[in-house]
Amino acid sequence: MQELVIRRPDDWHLHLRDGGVLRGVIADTSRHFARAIIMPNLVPPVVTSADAAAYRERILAAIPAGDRFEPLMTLYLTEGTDPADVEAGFRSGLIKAVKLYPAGATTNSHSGVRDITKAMPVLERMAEIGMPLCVHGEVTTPEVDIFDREAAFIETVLDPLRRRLPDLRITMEHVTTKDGIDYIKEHAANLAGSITTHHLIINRNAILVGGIKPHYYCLPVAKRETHRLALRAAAVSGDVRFFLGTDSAPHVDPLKECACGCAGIYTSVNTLSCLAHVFEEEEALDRLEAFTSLNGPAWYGLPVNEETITLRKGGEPVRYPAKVETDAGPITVFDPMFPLHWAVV
Ligand SMILES: NC(=O)N[C@@H](CC(=O)O)C(=O)O
Ligand SMILES: [Zn+2]
Ligand SMILES: [Zn+2]
Repeated sequence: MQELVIRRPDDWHLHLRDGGVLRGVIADTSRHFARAIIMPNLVPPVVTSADAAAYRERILAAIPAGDRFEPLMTLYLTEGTDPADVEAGFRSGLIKAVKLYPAGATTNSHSGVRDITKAMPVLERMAEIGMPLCVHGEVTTPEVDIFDREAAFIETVLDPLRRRLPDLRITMEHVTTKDGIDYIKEHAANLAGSITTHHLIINRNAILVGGIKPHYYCLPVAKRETHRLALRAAAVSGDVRFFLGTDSAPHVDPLKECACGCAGIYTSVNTLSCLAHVFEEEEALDRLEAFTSLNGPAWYGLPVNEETITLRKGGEPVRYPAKVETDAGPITVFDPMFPLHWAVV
């Protein structure tokens, strides 16, 4: 029997949705995680501080009694976002970051940014006040192949933005390529990257080999194996600029299993079991805590959690539900395609 005690983790990129889905999924995060950066891509999106305050109340109301969980709110950047509202939300402590969705890049991104120059007043203000920008780093140009969209974003959007606003602190969310990892490693200042659980485990074969597998489809889409290996190396390296953002993104099954299925993988249920498995395979269990519990707070300027959790490795595979039932419908849980032996005690 092996045991590992780590500080209670945080999730630096999480979709909780709203209504029946929110009520159905929140316990899967609040059970193990102390805090999470909550994505604002609701319909309609969380655009103003007032929207975020109201959404935060709905989240707090859904947390099971006895769980201590703090939602860290973000604002969805639009071309009409008011810099004064962003600054007021940040200074009050309510808003931790602003999220940039290039319009059309991913789920519920149609209200996002088409022309980044229109968002410059907000971005300039954020650079001044030290407020982080979280980016979904993919271009939407139809000519660019979907597997190249992250690399193209780095070259055509991220790098120019960083040159124009070197003081802006940017989290490159859900990095999926070696290009992204290398870019972050080469540019130390004001740049960090979150890495999901599933991108450490699957490559694009999971989506396409042996039939089309909608439950492995997410954005940015999983890339080829070389990229997965680069993500794993970064995650287990202990490098402070890389930390966990699960991007756990629940969609009810009918919206995944159809002719035009939604992007998103639901990993909250078994994320920590999966991560312990990955870190053990990489002989890096001693660096799991840095990835899940230390590097993220350092980047966001928050204290680390004082509580701990214990992970235990047993002989029998961990049992977890294949689906979570919610008032809005069933949601399929990420299947890593190998048995998990690490469980949170
Ligand atoms: N990751 C996804 O595939 N989907 C996310 C959006 C996102 O994070 O891009 C979602 O909201 O469903
Ligand atoms: Zn995204
Ligand atoms: Zn996401």
